[in-house]
Amino acid sequence: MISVEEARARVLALARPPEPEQIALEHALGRAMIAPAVARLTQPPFDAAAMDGYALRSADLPGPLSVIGTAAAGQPWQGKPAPGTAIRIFTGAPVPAGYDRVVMQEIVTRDEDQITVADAGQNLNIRARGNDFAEGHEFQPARPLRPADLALLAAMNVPRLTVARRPRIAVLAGGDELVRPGSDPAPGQIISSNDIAIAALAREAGAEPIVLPLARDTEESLRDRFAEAEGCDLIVTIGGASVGDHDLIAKVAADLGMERAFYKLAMRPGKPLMAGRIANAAMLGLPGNPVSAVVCAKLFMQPLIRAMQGLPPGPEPLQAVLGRDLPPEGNRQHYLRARLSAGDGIPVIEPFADQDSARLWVLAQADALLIRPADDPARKAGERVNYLPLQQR
Ligand SMILES: Nc1nc2c(c(=O)[nH]1)N[C@H]1C(S)=C(S)[C@@H](COP(=O)(O)OP(=O)(O)OC[C@H]3O[C@@H](n4cnc5c(N)ncnc54)[C@H](O)[C@@H]3O)O[C@H]1N2
Ligand code: MOO
Repeated sequence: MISVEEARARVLALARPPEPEQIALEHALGRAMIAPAVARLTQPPFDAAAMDGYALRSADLPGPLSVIGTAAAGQPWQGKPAPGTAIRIFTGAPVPAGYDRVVMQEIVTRDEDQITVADAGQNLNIRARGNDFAEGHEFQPARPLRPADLALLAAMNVPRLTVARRPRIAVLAGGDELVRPGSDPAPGQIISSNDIAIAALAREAGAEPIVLPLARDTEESLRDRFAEAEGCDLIVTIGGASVGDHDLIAKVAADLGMERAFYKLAMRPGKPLMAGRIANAAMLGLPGNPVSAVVCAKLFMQPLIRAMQGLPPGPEPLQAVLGRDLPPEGNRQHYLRARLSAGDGIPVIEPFADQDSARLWVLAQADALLIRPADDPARKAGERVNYLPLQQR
């Protein structure tokens, strides 16, 4: 069996280069830029007042000075500067040429059109032209766009962006035992929960998921579903990946001409993961156990979806301190559902006692996956270990 690292490299190699798409700025949240945006102006475009108060010349301090005009945001003062004068000015207004500082109105005493300044201090209260960015500066973060990025791009006067087209993901769950949430399960039936989670994980990573109708445990039913996935960039199957008589995914995928990148890896949970390409689509065959499916999707599907958008696969493991002793590990790299708590500069991590890969309740309590390498020896509380966060903290 190959290692998790080797499997990850082979999965990432399934990504085709991202396809460009032009979109309006207001639709760009969460999207991946694949061409730089170029600032069409300099910001601020002029020396701007950072406070409400008076523009004046430092040499004239402490006054008295006569106020000879007003400058407001959007309404520059156009007069002629002179020694011994001040301009009433408001935040965001261009500082008129000939004046070198702005004093806050709180430290100014005004009597009619005369002002005196108590103690102007060091701060000139002027935002210099171009102190944020200059015309021609390029912006292309290597991560999905955040709300503040949209503000920056707007300030750069860039109304349209070139982003990666969202990868289309077909999510295919199968099994004779499965029915949809809200139905009345007959004896032996359970609710299909995995496809909901996998579609959500796909969306979280920037993809557009399509949840296909549930497949039955027949080759024909699976072939029909694969046909419905036509045109998708990635097909993610759930279940039927193992060795049982009803585990048909490998057979049907092979019949459809799947080029296999690997099947099975030294990982727990998630051993029966399958990856490859079928025609124009990448394919991931996730194991059916709900926790295994989610862990595999986090470790392989989300990085693949990011790579399809030209983004770094991320996230890298973080460090924590073990909250309790752990026994030696088996021969597969283990991702243990765990809980984090605040520690002394570094979080403390404690895995749950029950690591059954069918227990969604435990997964819902977990906020991290503690990573133990294959054949890791016994560990003591206080030792440092790696983990992957399960949620944004
Ligand atoms: N003899 C062996 N048996 C098993 C092995 C093995 O190596 N030898 N591996 C085990 C491991 S590890 C896993 S993980 C599972 C994975 O099996 P499959 O991918 O074939 O999954 P299924 O058999 O179809 O289902 C397993 C389990 O998960 C439930 N399931 C499936 N789909 C869904 C869904 N959409 N929503 C909720 N739950 C789902 C299914 O009912 C089963 O309970 O195999 C072990 N067996
Ligand atoms: O992937 Mo399986 O969960 O190791 O039980």
